[in-house]
Amino acid sequence: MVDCKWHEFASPEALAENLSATVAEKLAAAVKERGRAAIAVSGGRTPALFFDHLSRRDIPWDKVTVTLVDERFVPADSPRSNARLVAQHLLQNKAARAAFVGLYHEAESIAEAAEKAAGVLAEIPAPLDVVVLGMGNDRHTASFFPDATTIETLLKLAEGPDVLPVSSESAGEPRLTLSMNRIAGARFLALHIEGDDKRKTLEEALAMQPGPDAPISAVLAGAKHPARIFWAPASQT
Ligand SMILES: O=C1O[C@H](COP(=O)(O)O)[C@@H](O)[C@H](O)[C@H]1O
Repeated sequence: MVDCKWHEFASPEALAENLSATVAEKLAAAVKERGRAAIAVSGGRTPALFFDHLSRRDIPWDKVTVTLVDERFVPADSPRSNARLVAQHLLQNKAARAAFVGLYHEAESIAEAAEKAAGVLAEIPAPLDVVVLGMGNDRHTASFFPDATTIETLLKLAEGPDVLPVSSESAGEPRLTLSMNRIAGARFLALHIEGDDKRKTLEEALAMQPGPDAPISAVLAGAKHPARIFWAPASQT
């Protein structure tokens, strides 16, 4: 049985308000205790409103590093770039003072890009203070896709590089993902999902054996501190 706590909200707006307050509090506490804070966030469509809210929170952003849970192997000006989403919605307002460390690097191959990203990520102290995950309806989280050629390895909690290359037919393009170790080791791990379809997907995944067919369950089961799930119905607009 995976140990996690559900937080349900009446709307995406109410969820964004609460999740941004919770995350801001964790980041501010980390700065107070250790002088710096680091957060890894997800891409896709879901987090934009949460990012807008978080960007307006009054915390010492100049002491915060923002990075990504995963990235598509596309440059930052691509509409598919998770870094672009973060630049447009999170690194704005008060959060414009935060440092950003992306995962995409120009390289001949995805393996070389991952190696470059891992070198930069290694400079962010472990554990990360906050990780906010998303999830797809195929039960992937970060870029741990069930059909990734290396999914068994990706889901291992073993020591290794902080960023790994991912090849998955369903993913659309090659990917870069933070390691299981970095994600599951976070001091505060949240999963942000919206809509009845994602809720059903998650409930089904949690009833499955954590592993390649249900990467989200594997991550939640491996979490050092029980993950918190933030859910709201899908937006009406
Ligand atoms: O491909 C990705 O998808 C998931 C879920 O995205 P959403 O659009 O359904 O919210 C996301 O968590 C991940 O970071 C992203 O790269």
